[in-house]
Amino acid sequence: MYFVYISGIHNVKIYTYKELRNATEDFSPVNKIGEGGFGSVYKGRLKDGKVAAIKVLSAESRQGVKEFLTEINVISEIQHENLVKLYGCCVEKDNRILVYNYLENNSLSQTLLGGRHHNNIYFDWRTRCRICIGVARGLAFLHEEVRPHIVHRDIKASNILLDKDLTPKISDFGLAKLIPANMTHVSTRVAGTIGYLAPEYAIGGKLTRKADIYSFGVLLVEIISGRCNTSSRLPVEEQFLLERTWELYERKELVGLVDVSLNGEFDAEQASKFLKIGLLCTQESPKLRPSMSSVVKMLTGKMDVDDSKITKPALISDFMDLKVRRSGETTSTDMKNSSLYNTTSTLDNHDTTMSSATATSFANFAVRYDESF
Ligand SMILES: Nc1ncnc2c1ncn2[C@@H]1O[C@H](COP(=O)(O)OP(=O)(O)OP(=O)(O)O)[C@@H](O)[C@H]1O
Repeated sequence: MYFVYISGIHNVKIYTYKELRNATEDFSPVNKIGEGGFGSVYKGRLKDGKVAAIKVLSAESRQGVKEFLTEINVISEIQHENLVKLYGCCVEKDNRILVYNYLENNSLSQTLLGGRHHNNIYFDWRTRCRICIGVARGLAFLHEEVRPHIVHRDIKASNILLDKDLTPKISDFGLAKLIPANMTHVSTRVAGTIGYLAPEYAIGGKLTRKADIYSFGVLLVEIISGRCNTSSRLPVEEQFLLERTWELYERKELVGLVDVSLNGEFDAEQASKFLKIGLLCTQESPKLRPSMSSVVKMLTGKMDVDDSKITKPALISDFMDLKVRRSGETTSTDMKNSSLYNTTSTLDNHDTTMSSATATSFANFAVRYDESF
């Protein structure tokens, strides 16, 4: 391990390919812990004894060494209790590998939302509140304290990792810029991501902090309810979490959404408040969504949640024509109103999947950085 000195780049740790190969036993499948849109992730022990998550970026991301290191330099300077720590990287030949602090308890999507058989972590009420507040703090930091501010673009349960104390850490921030412009990050679970996307971003390509705040709102409701934003296994009227939340809010029955696995052991007033914050964050008009620092204040009781301000969330189904075949095994969904959604996707009974044509058109839409809301 050594440090590189390219003008302006001073504190990036560079690992040799050999060290990372040794750490992962030649990138053995046994040590592979995940696969994402950016590439494969391996667990390995570094020479200094630290356990790391080693992310091998896919071959498409052949950025020049200098550009790559410039971005890495920016990311490695961003440190916060609720952000995954980047140790350094490897840039030998065509390899572009990122080395992160390894987090023992996997992601929220694999634990809290992954079903009981996936793990034996019990997320009690206090832990859930702590996780919501931690994620909010991490995102507020990226949005308001880092200069220039960072829009994460991909806030979702699989990007929230948990350490041994279940402290949440946001991963993958700053990575979007590492991928060349002609190769937009194609998530492996594009369809799973749809439910987190603010419509003005998904349909119009407008990327602002408000799009992250929408995704955070969806995540917040997922954490309290213990379910994914889209669950095709549930009865049709319950499949879309935000729709369900809005419906229960209008009936003044929000508490009915709280995860039944808590067996009633939760603070009902706080739960209802958190769900209302989720609704504030997912409102259709980006302007109405609160900033992340306000969200932190509301979650921690330092600011009141103004009920009268909540307007209907932007719902994905407003942009889709849901065609439900009750007799068959599948629910077919035609997406309309957008050139983005010009092919048909299929939601099956087990998982949400999408044709690769749709996934590609979805992932390749133009992104405009625009703070004009
Ligand atoms: N620092 C880490 N510590 C422990 N496990 C990690 C770490 N980083 C990634 N992982 C594991 O690797 C998996 C894949 O991560 P990655 O961020 O590449 O993709 P993703 O977020 O799951 O999907 P996508 O790329 O579609 O957003 C994660 O879900 C997690 O299980």
